[in-house]
Amino acid sequence: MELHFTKMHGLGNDFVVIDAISQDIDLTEAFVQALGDRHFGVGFDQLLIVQAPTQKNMDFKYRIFNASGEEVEQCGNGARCFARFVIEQKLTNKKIINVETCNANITLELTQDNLVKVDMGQPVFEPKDIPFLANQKQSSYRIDAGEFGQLEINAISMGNPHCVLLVDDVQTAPVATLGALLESHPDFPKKVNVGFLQIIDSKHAKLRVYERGVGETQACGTGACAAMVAGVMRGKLDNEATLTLLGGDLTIRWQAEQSVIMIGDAVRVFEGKMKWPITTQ
Ligand SMILES: N[C@@H](CCC[C@H](N)C(=O)O)C(=O)O
Repeated sequence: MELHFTKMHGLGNDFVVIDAISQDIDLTEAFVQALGDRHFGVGFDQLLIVQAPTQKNMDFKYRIFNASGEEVEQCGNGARCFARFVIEQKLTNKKIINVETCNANITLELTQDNLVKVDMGQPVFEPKDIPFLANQKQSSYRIDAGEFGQLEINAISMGNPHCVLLVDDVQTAPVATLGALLESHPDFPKKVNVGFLQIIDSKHAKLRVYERGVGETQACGTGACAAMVAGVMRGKLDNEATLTLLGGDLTIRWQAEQSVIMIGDAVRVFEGKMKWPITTQ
């Protein structure tokens, strides 16, 4: 079988995008892991699957898989690439594209300066819906991080779970070690994405993210949305701010009781086709 795919990235968070409306694929964990292998496959942080919608008034269904193979609920950088993909492949001629994910609906739109604007929906704070183990909802929590001591964190869902902590300097933050420890912290039963947020001023912050199921990536869109929400809730960020990630900048807007709006770039790198299953001969 020949598999057609597109390699894309949003600020260096990289994706393989597959049109599964015109191609039949068997989305097993083994398939995702083999395609995601950077040495023996194509390689990506996430695999994005374009499907026909299942709900009325929706234009597409969008499925997301981490490189580790498991399906996840949301991906912000992926959402922008999804918009660029369906427009450039002429799968739609709509200006505003409504997309269903496994647990939410999001709206995508090209801006006049050729960036992509995404309405990511409202952040979720209810512990059981994140999921996060806590007796009651609080604006921030203290958790035990072993050798790193007690840490103050924000626990937020943007459809997928995020833990955000403030650091003095992202460059020296222990992203690999503390990120891995918190990713599998028992208080986050479905694991968690971990954001290290450094406030520069009320309109600008730096962020590094250790992603669940991947490790540190160049950027994480939902991580930037969750960090923005945490920064506003802690009184450190205005309602619009620039978040600088390793791979570039995102503009994020949020105020209480409202959707999070994210604006940033989405880039097609190349088109490819490969024989499937992968053989070594
Ligand atoms: N890179 C993403 C998030 C992808 C999913 C995440 N690793 C998870 O497991 O929830 C983004 O841009 O939001």
